[in-house]
Amino acid sequence: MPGLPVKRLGQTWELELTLRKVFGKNSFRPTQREVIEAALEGHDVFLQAATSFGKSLCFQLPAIVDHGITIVISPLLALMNNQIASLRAAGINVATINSTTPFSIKTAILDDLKCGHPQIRLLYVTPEYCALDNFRKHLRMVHEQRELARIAVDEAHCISEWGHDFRPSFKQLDYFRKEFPDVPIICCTATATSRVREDVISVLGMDPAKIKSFTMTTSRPNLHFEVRFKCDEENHYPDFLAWLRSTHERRANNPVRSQELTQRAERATNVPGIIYTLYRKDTEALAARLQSDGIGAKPYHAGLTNEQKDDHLQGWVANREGYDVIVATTAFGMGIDKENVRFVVHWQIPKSFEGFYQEAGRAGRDGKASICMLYYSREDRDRAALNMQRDMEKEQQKHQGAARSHQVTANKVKSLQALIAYCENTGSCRHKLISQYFGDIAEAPCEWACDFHKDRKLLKKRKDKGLASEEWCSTQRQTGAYGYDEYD
Ligand SMILES: Nc1ncnc2c1ncn2[C@@H]1O[C@H](COP(=O)(O)OP(=O)(O)OP(=O)(O)O)[C@@H](O)[C@H]1O
Repeated sequence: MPGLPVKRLGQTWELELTLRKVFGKNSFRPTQREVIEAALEGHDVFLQAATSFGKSLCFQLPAIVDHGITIVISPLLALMNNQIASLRAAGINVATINSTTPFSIKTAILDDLKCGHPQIRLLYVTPEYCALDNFRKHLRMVHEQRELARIAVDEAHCISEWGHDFRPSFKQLDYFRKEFPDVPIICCTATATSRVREDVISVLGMDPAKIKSFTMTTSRPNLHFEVRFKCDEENHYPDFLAWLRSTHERRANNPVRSQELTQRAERATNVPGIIYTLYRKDTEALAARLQSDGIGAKPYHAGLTNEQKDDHLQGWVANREGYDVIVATTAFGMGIDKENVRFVVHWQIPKSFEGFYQEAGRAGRDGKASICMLYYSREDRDRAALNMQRDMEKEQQKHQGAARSHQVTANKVKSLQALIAYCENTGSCRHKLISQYFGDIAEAPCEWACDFHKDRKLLKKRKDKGLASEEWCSTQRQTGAYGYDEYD
């Protein structure tokens, strides 16, 4: 019952009070309280909910009100750092051990664990760190004192996506259930098909019959989804620039909006957005081109120095002039929680449906209308297929044809094929196609929030006009026109 404290074995948790006092939020979003209660009652929990739903709160709040320490397994450093910064700002004793943690801090954290009664409420670690004997030894000490409260796995779909190939430590996360069978596990994800869900549950060694599963819609009704068609013959840069400039002009020329912006000391040109490209070199070139056209744009990729990455990210988060648009590889994605991102553009077709939807999910986290555009060409489609084929050949050589490797390959192919079908489709609502892919039960709402619903005839016309013909693409393929280009 909302408002009433939750009780278990003589314990009482003041959930609403903690929500207000520690997290500064007025009320729970629908279902958050139920998930938190299930976690506190000691169940294994599988939470699947849309990007920006507020999944982190579902393991952070129990960690604060409950006894003991919560180990949070998170795939990316940037993701951990974001969450840690906001928890620290709320005065919570939180820590992380990763490849960049200084030795003295690492020792202090391990000492805290060694005493068996840690003061740290949440400890963020990578799957790789969980595989280390020394860390496991410390966890056993905590567990012996009955202080290991729960294991939280954030972005749990990565277990399935990455665990079977380039980050095998994800697969070793079954250690927790084997070693600490009485410690509950909560896993969270925004993007998991039913196959990925089953895989995650099986890898973590959870009993599907006993899990409390919360599978909410993946739908984000405030996002406007649109596919823009292009071909190699015609550069799509002018199309994007014209769109962005028209957005700036609309803000500047609308007297009410313009007055609002002046009052809040905001710029008409501050329309924060992210452009995703597949290659590092493109991020630099595109950001430079936008800058030369007067758009505040900065690149972001794994090859930049930490100082550059921090500067670009911080400037963008703070809405600083010159930092309005981030042109990034997928190194910039999960965990980015800037509320006023008004657009996410995919400069080419991404590698997977899941990646596409995760990245698009950075837009509109304040609930306001925002646009997600994907520039699709059949030439890029063929390049993506070729790259995937080459990557898979390499993988299979590495694993010498193991059955698991074949399965992983098949899943990747299916995901890319589904994304291609999404792009080629001019006869269905985009929201519907997305929710079908993720197996949502409920119909995804769409109020003119996609190119199909906005103008289906125009959509078809744009596709016919914008794409290269299949005959042309087939000739290109046969003549070997597309080279292999390693993804960044
Ligand atoms: N009950 C609430 N009331 C208001 N804001 C909330 C509430 N719960 C969470 N939020 C805010 O919603 C935002 C998104 O939360 P969070 O980063 O946990 O999303 P997420 O579900 O993990 O999304 P993603 O999968 O995209 O990372 C955060 O800024 C968080 O502070």
